[in-house]
Amino acid sequence: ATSFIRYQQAHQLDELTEVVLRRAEFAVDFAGASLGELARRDLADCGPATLQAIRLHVYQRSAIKDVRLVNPDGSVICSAYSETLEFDKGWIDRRDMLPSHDKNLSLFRVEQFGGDALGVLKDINGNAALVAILGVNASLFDIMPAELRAHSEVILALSNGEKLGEFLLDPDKALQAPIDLDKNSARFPLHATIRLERGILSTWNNEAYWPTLAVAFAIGALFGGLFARSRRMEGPVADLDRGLAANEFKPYYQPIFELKTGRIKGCEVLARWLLKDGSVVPPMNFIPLAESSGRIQVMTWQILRSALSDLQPLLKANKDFKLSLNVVPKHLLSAGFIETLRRTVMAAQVSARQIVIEVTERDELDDLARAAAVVSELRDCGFRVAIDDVGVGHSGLSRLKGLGANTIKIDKFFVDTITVDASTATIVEMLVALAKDLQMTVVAEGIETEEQVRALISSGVEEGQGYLVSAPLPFPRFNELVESRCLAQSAKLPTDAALVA
Ligand SMILES: Nc1nc2c(ncn2[C@@H]2O[C@@H]3COP(=O)(O)O[C@H]4[C@@H](O)[C@H](n5cnc6c(=O)[nH]c(N)nc65)O[C@@H]4COP(=O)(O)O[C@H]3[C@H]2O)c(=O)[nH]1
Repeated sequence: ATSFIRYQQAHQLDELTEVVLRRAEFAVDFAGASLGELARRDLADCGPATLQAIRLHVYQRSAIKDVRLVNPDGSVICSAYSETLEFDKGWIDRRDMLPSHDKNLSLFRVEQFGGDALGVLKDINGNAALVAILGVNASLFDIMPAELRAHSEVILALSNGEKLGEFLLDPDKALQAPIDLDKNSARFPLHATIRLERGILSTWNNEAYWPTLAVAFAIGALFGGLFARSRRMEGPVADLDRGLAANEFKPYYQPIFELKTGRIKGCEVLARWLLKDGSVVPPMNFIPLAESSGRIQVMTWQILRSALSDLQPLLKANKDFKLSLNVVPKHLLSAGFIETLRRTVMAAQVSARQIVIEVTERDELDDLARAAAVVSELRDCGFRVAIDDVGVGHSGLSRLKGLGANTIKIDKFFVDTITVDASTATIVEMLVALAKDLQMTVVAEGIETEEQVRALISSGVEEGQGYLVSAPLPFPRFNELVESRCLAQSAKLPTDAALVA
């Protein structure tokens, strides 16, 4: 704001200096024109009639104080008002007069008692010239605005520095820490100066200070915002956004199989971030950030759409095949979740009964009543709901019961220990009993060995997933796996669970 106001002040002072010059140039033009007119009237001698005519001419033009006829060397022959010659303190030689762009006009200072004047000489013929004597002080007194007048001085001088006139309200009072603004005339050897006390600038024309400060503040805030945004564009969230825009989040598929037969009954969709350099980022490196930055919803819908488009033929051909999708609790409970899910699944022409929404039990489902209502509505629409990572989460068995899901997924932790720890087998049996009681199915996660399969079967678990059959696979490889299993089954080949990846 201060800079802006200083800029405006400098601009105004520059214009005032320009006015000083323009007035002086105008006076010189006027003098030149007047002398030209006298020359045309052949008033170039010192006869009484001529002087009378010139006096009338001068009288009619208040800016001109006197007109004198001079020799080519500049010395005075006569003056319209001869008595004014007594006021002269000096008269310079023609050679010291300053030429101007108009070759016929020369300018010089006329030193007089009571104040200097500007002399304008115009050649009229080879024998004589005319000089108009102009008082310039009268053109300077009203230049400065009233509030600056007591703190400033206006000076008009010749380009050689000789002062022609000045306005200073109180000549006895020196200006405090003055600054000068100078300007030269392009047409005449004239120089204008405005001299001003520096301190007065802090109060002059400051009305715009607060509005300008507000505008400066707003612009600052705008640039601050843009800067912060550009910084955000460089962070990990910006990377997520770029990945989402470039559709880099892809579904991988892990088969869910029947433990006794190895038959693939469905799959879990697991997100992977496929970077341009070919590297694959695992979900734990981006799902938490996607969740905390609010990008998880867009990401989930992007992955579901891709999965539906990949699996649509398989889902249509095999109505028992199920697709399981991970959904974070916050997303599940958000407004419009079920509606968007329905529209997305319908658009893919897939039956809702083939879609399983997996909600992790790791994060507490704070509002159990609301979660149960959403689960119930999902089930009314035909969708199935699974509770993921059961056994390691926050909820007790009573909360599991209250949620009303179709499936519980037993965490890998139990599968890892079921063959080595008898108490694990007991917990798994309890979970299976509870699930049966609630008409829920059970899927065991992270099965890596045949031994684990046998232990799970004897605890009553019917379905599972794990590296024993396959790690999560990109669609083409998953499709190959499913097709090869189907072929094997139709040929009644043994369907031993075999590590695929
Ligand atoms: N060591 C071992 N691991 C096995 C075995 N079988 C399966 N797994 C891994 O266990 C995880 C099972 O998924 P989850 O419990 O839903 O756990 C998932 C899920 O909570 C989350 N996640 C993955 N994709 C998505 C998604 O699209 N949306 C959301 N909200 N979460 C997702 O990230 C978690 C980790 O996913 P992944 O890294 O793919 O890890 C997967 C899978 O690759 C096995 O035999 N051995």
